[in-house]
Amino acid sequence: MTQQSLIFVALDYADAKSAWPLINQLSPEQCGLKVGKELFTSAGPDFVRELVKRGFKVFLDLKFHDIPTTVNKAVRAAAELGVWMVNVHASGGRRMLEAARDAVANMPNRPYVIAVTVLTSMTAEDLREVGIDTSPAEHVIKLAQLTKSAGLDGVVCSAWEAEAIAAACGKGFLRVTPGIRPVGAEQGDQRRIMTPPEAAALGIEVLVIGRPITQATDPVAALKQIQLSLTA
Ligand SMILES: O=c1ccn([C@@H]2O[C@H](COP(=O)(O)O)[C@@H](O)[C@H]2O)c(=O)[nH]1
Repeated sequence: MTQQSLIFVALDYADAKSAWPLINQLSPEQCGLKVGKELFTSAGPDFVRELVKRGFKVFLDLKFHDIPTTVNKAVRAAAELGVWMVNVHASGGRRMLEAARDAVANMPNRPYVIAVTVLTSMTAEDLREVGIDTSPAEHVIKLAQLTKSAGLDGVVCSAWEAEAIAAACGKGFLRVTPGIRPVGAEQGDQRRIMTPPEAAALGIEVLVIGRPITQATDPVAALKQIQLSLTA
């Protein structure tokens, strides 16, 4: 893992046909690609294999959350696609997290396995409604520590919690942060957001950016602008 933040473009498109025009203008040196539930459901595993074949680091963001055996098999199936990173929900609990870890333990070139803490779209009020009375920050740290102790490689969190996670879980524990918004970009459904330069200044390993790039008039120019802002 380099010191500089890696950018993963969230390919939140309806289907492969809509995603290819952007992918065809990108190179594996420039960014990684995140494939989420919408695109995976419509484009399937062959699409992911093709991205891997083209040399892209692929983050398969399917956020598995199920009983341990099911998650173990799903993580293994994802890993066999050759992806760089796969994820589960930390709130599935220790045995589920360990099952995810064990799924790839003996694989050569295994993917990183990370866990979602508190979705970046959620506020303290959202948490209260699902029975969690602590702040997002406190709950994120609790889930990050659980994830670390279960032997996973890192977490999905918001950039707001990144420093506290480094303090609680140590260096080398990956922080993957969606909810990244350049100044002036629409917030949309995200709630715990930060600008790319602010997030990069915190040393966050992976910045996930979707709509500010994919919905720009010129997505490649938008990506380049963001990359430039990290070095300015
Ligand atoms: O807590 C989370 C976990 C995952 N995501 C995913 O990241 C991207 C963000 O896209 P934007 O368009 O930049 O908001 C999207 O695919 C989410 O499913 C997240 O946002 N928050």
